[in-house]
Amino acid sequence: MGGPHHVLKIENLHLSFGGIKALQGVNFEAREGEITGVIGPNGAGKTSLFNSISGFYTPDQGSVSFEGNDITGLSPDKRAELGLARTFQNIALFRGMTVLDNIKLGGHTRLKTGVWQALRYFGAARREELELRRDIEERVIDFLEIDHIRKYPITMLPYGLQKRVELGRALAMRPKVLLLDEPVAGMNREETADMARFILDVQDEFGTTVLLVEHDMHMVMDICSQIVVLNFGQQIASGTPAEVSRNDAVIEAYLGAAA
Ligand SMILES: Nc1ncnc2c1ncn2[C@@H]1O[C@H](COP(=O)(O)OP(=O)(O)OP(=O)(O)O)[C@@H](O)[C@H]1O
Repeated sequence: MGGPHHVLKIENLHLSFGGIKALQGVNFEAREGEITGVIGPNGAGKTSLFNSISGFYTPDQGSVSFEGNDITGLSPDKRAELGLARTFQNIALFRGMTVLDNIKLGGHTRLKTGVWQALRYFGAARREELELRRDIEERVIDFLEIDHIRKYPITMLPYGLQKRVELGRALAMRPKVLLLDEPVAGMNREETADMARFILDVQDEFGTTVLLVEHDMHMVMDICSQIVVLNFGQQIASGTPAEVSRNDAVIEAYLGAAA
């Protein structure tokens, strides 16, 4: 058997906004079942990269491949159907709805995929489909330890729990690749530690490949097996946490940003 294979491959990605070069040749591969982190100072291009991967931005050059297929031209919806789910930096839940209903919406997003179409085709389908969805919803709720708040509207929850529900909604889509946009931004220490543990456990529980963008360097170093570092749109380093943290260009970029 070879090593883990690549579910998501980013090749030579370029993106500019007018004169601003947000991405200038980004290249990396997210390995199956692993956690890859993208870091970089403010304005480095992390959000641009994320939006290019999830389909909200179209790159000027380069490609995004998912399971060996070029998906650079596909809409965000199509990518979601294929199994690419994301969370947002600013939580994008339906605030008036309950935790459970938000998680159900995640499951609904993938209804149109091949498996579901096939199921529906074979008649008995609807009930089976609902059972399968309920099953995954329950697994997600159980996994994230949010059973006690399933009937609560989002507005009643503290921030850390809202972020956890957002993770739940993405997981309910049964993604192959989960993109997390600053999953611990704005969290206190305890909330951060909880979230880090859930992200680590996602692989074991659901076998999901994770790609995350995050400012919290400690958290990224702790849980990622591979880290990609951007600075002014350029990829200045990639490697294990140990490799990246002793890389001169990385140290300089962060010292420069702090100065
Ligand atoms: N929609 C846009 N229109 C114009 N310029 C943009 C747009 N989005 C990003 N930029 C510019 O592209 C560059 C990269 O921004 P991006 O938001 O991708 O960086 P980032 O690493 O996510 O930053 P932060 O850590 O502050 O979120 C910046 O110079 C930014 O001002």
